[in-house]
Amino acid sequence: MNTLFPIYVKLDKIQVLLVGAGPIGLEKLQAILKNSPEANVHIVAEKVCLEVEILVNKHNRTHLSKRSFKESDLDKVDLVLVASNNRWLNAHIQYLCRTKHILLNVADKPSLCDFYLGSVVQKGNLKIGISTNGKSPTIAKRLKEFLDQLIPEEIDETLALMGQLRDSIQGDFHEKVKRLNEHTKNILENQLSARAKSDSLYDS
Ligand SMILES: C[C@@]1(CC(=O)O)c2cc3[nH]c(cc4nc(cc5[nH]c(cc(n2)[C@H]1CCC(=O)O)[C@@](C)(CC(=O)O)[C@@H]5CCC(=O)O)C(CC(=O)O)=C4CCC(=O)O)c(CCC(=O)O)c3CC(=O)O
Ligand SMILES: NC(=O)C1=CN([C@@H]2O[C@H](COP(=O)(O)OP(=O)(O)OC[C@H]3O[C@@H](n4cnc5c(N)ncnc54)[C@H](O)[C@@H]3O)[C@@H](O)[C@H]2O)C=CC1
Repeated sequence: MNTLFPIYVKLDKIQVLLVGAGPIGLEKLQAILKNSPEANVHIVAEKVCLEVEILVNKHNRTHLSKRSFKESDLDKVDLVLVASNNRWLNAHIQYLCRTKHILLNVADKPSLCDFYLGSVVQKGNLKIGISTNGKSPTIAKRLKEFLDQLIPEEIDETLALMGQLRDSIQGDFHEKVKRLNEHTKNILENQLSARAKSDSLYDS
């Protein structure tokens, strides 16, 4: 059983610290900015790869300190990601975060993590996070690719229309829920079968 609790976090409202800016630090920064371009991210690393510098220059709410980590880097920080090659540093940051009640992810070190990153399927406003409970990130990646192909792009239009409908329905809460449920009963089946039809036309 996977007992992890999934949440979707507003990174523009909190402060993130990323320690390490090698290839793995870059992957974490890309994951953050792809989902949340307005994320507040402070990156601390002794050595910084060029791609991280480029990303930092493109996003005005990210900034970089090219130096060693120090304890005060955790001041006013809500969430920490570590992508360092230094076992002592990883353990030290874990100790500090635990003491200060800051949530921590150490790349590829599940035993040090309070939370894991997931694989993410994104279609406009729709976002699906996938976790395999740390058993197989590769399967998470494959499932992401599968769902990305399966779910039609039109789902975003549907979400926009549903948003309008939701705002326009009057009546009490239960009546509203009932109408929204009726309206959406067959919506996915319809979209998927329309997609299957157009795919088979395309194939033949
Ligand atoms: C526990 C977790 C902690 C965390 O890092 O958050 C973790 C741990 C580890 N990953 C390892 C390896 C790989 N990780 C990936 C890919 C991803 N890993 C991600 C998350 C997580 N990885 C968390 C659990 C997520 C879950 O529950 O499913 C994804 C989803 C999100 C992200 O990281 O952005 C991202 C998908 C990107 C996408 O969607 O495209 C690939 C595949 C690839 O890159 O192609 C490989 C190589 C192949 C392999 O090993 O499977 C190793 C061994 C390291 C070693 O051998 O040294 C460990 C350590 C261990 O398991 O002990
Ligand atoms: N590169 C890979 O393919 C994989 C790497 N990993 C693990 O992920 C971690 C990071 O990997 P890479 O990015 O490749 O490593 P890297 O060695 O390229 O980068 C490490 C980063 O941590 C920084 N750092 C180290 N000590 C620091 C300190 N005291 N203060 C501030 N910054 C400090 C370095 O300056 C650098 O920016 C390692 O633990 C590695 O074992 C795991 C799986 C695959």
